Amino acid sequence: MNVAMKLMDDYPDIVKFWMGSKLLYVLKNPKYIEKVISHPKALDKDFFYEQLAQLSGDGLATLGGAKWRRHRKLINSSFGQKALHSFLPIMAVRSGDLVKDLQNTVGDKIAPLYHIISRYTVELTFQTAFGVNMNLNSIEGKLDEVIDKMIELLTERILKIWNHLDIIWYLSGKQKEFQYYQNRLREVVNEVVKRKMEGERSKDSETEIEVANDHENLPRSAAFLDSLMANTDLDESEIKDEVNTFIIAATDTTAKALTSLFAIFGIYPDIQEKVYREVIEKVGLVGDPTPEDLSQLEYTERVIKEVLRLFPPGFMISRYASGDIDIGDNITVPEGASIAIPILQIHRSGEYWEDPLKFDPDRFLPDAAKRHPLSYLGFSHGPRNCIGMRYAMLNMKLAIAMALRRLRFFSEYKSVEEIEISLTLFLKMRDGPKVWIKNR
Ligand code: HEM
Repeated sequence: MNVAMKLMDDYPDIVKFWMGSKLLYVLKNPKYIEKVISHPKALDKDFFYEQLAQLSGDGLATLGGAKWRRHRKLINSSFGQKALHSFLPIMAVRSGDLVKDLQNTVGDKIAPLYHIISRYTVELTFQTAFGVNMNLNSIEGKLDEVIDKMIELLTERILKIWNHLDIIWYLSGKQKEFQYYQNRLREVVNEVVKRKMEGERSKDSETEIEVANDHENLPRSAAFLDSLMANTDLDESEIKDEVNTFIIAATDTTAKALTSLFAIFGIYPDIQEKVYREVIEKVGLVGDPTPEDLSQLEYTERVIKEVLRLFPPGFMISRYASGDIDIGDNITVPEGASIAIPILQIHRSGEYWEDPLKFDPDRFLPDAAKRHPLSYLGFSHGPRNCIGMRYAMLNMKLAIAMALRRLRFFSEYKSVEEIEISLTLFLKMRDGPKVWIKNR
């Protein structure tokens, strides 16, 4: 494991330190996190998110105060059950394509799993959340690479303290490089919003983005972008920032989670077989899974949760205290301080999880040993939890069901302990998932 993580493992429940002029509290104990996570004075994001906004735009994930509340209320309705189920036919077609792409790599060699999956999540997000198609051979089709590069550069800026000085960052040429990728991402965002505003097909367009659903014989889905645009409260730049935010929040997180899932299947063939058997029993060998089928995949859901416990893509979150916050035990986090919640540390802590590195999906059985509800934060918790949680779960269950019906996954890793992780903006496996694939 990464050295910084090892050090943090030995941290007590609360660590308080100054980072330059900023006071930071790191809270590890769920009883303190419970006091903070839904507190009205801890709903704003702190200075780390100012950096993140360079990547994601000023959207839901980085906004604070009244603006965040307004956007969250508006967007919430687009992620209700009805809207999600309307995405399912598109998800089924695209996950079928994902399986074909995976089948093309079948053999004894390590498959480029993350690359294939991240293209899938980018394409799916465009089709479902935005209601537009994108051509995977166009520049925009390489969006996964653009995002990857931006995350890498941003992590370098945040984690290496000397890069906080603008002069060093600019002189190193990294800002220029970051701006190049930022412009490419903005071009895509602008084009998506333009096409939606025109509401027309654009088969000949240079950027090869077209309004979806006209193009394919799929039922109309309630794209979240449609509801944003129907709302006259939001101006064009706010809409663009939300599109940018959803590209970042929806694609790489899910791609990293699915990649970890398939690696875990490779390590634990018995768990893979148990999921396969559940899929065959509840979904069947052919045909598109229905929402009801997917809701019956209970063991699969526990496996996903256990993967997100050990490999949470969002491994750390933080908040800004906009007033004094009493967290119990006579401790007050003062106004102006930042509060960091090290999700990975909590998920892998022996204080809150028995035998924490053991992969055991049954920890999530309803009658499993009692644990603090905030010892699991895969999608965070409270009013600022992940708005895409149900979308992500639906998508992951579907992708797993479609893939396991045809394929078997194998991994060079033998245990969770063996997997080195790397903490950029999102958690990933340092040397890749080391997975190869065979037909069933
Ligand atoms: C496995 C996949 C995913 C994981 C593990 C994940 C995890 C998280 C976590 C931990 C947060 C809290 C971040 C923070 O407080 O800083 C979050 C927030 C968020 N997520 Fe996700 N996410 C996933 C997929 C998605 C998807 C598919 C979408 C959109 C369709 C999405 C949209 C968002 C947004 C917009 C926020 C900010 C919410 C707010 O601050 O009000 N996420 N996610």
